[in-house]
Amino acid sequence: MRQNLFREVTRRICGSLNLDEALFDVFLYLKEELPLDSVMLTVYEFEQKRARIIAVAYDEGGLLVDEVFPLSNAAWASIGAWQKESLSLTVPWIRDHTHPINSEIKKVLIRGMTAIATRGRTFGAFSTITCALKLKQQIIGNLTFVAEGEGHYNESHADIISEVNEPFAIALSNALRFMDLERHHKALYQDTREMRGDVMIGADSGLKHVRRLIEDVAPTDSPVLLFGDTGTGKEVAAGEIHKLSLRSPGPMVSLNCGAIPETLIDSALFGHEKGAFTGAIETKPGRFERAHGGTLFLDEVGELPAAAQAKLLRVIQTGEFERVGGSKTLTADVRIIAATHRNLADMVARGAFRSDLWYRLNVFPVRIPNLKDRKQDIPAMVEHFIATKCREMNLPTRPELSPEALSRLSAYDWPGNVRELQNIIERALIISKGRPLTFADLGRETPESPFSNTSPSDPFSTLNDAMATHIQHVVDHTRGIISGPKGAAKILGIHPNTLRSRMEKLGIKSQPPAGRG
Ligand SMILES: Nc1ncnc2c1ncn2[C@@H]1O[C@H](COP(=O)(O)OP(=O)(O)OP(=O)(O)O)[C@@H](O)[C@H]1O
Repeated sequence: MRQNLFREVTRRICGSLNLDEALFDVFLYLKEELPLDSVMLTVYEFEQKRARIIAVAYDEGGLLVDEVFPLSNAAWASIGAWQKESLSLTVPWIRDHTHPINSEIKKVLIRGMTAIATRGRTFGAFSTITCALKLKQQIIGNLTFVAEGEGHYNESHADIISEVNEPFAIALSNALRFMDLERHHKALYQDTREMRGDVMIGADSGLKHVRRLIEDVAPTDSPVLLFGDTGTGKEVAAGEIHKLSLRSPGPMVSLNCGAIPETLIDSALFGHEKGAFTGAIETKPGRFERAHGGTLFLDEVGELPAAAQAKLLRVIQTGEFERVGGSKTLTADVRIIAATHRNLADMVARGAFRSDLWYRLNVFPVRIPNLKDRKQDIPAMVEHFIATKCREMNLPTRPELSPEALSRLSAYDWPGNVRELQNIIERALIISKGRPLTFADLGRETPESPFSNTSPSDPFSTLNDAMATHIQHVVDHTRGIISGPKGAAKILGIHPNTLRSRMEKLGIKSQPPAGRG
């Protein structure tokens, strides 16, 4: 009988990484063995004199709480003494509701119940029994059983709680590590986003209308269809929707439907079983499985072949799918954001895209305007891309913009939209070598001669650009020396002061000369 208790508790509490589910499962079982209205896992944080409630289960279900609450001095005094004692000896602690620690526990129980229970329930008098959970002589946390009414627990219940100590300790230790990892992962993800400069520039100006639509739709679970030409920022907009949604703690997974060979689309979306096809050396989850609890961004959805369109429609309708080569039906809770630069309505009219899928995806359409129609965003974008690219490229200094740079960038039509702007800036940074960015050849650059600011003989440079480039060459040649017989002014045939003021006007910085000069 007791053997069975240990086995059953181990199976249930270690059966799922979701501690709330596992705790509820074990609660239902233990309820048959002893008086039980709630079970609770806590950790006492000694330095801060507070308790961290990890999870609670009641008749209504399990709840992952992970919240700390300070303990009164009276409660802390008895906890401290008991925990010290528990280090050497496992002594389950039987208390009634009048004990100082239990008045704190009661608050947590009621808060938890309000969060989870549909029917209003209050705890009047209650009894508790608590056991320190130990692994390798270390206290991992505490397990508390709670029963409504006074004097429910006795020595026989102390035996039960001691017996199930180990499986609970293992489960709690795993859950704590898992929670730490999750926290670490989230912080890392946030840092990476910030490092990559993953933000939507223009949300307060050229993309104000888009931003408003995003804010409206983000908290709902509705599918969103993003339209816009290539490089306008559809994926950035999808990221914003995910960030502002209730799914933001979950993953955001992307698939560019146009970049995957037709034969691999099913596997990319739904995953495959080991051996399903040549090259399937191991079972691999697809994007739907990976996006469970989060958002799936389907870029270039108009490129999906007809068979994949039918399968996608089925998942959207039923939430069910099978891996390639698998027979088990899987489910995923996923919000879909799709994007296209094509005219999908036209494709539907021509029969190139399923109308039923189109209606499912086109619940909330958002159009991202071309960059040429929101040129007011260009200065902020230029600032942003220079900063992020300098960081990515590990450039020691951040070059200035030449006086004409912004007007040139604003006069251009940007057929490749924001992506083109980003690329132009990256290329300018590579060839500028710290000199001001002029963008003199914008729209005319070829792979052989990308920008004019390196070529003094470029026939299309303005006089100022040609002068800036030439002065820079000479100043580089003299290693920053301006005056004197070996100075740049002498070579250029002008007075050093004239050269200095011209350099200032053209935004040319000279490196400090090596040694004296
Ligand atoms: N508003 C914006 N703020 C900051 N960066 C942006 C913005 N819009 C686009 N970008 C950047 O421009 C590049 C292209 O954006 P994105 O991939 O979102 O465009 P897209 O419309 O999805 O392109 P495609 O249709 O070719 O897939 C990305 O590197 C993105 O970070």
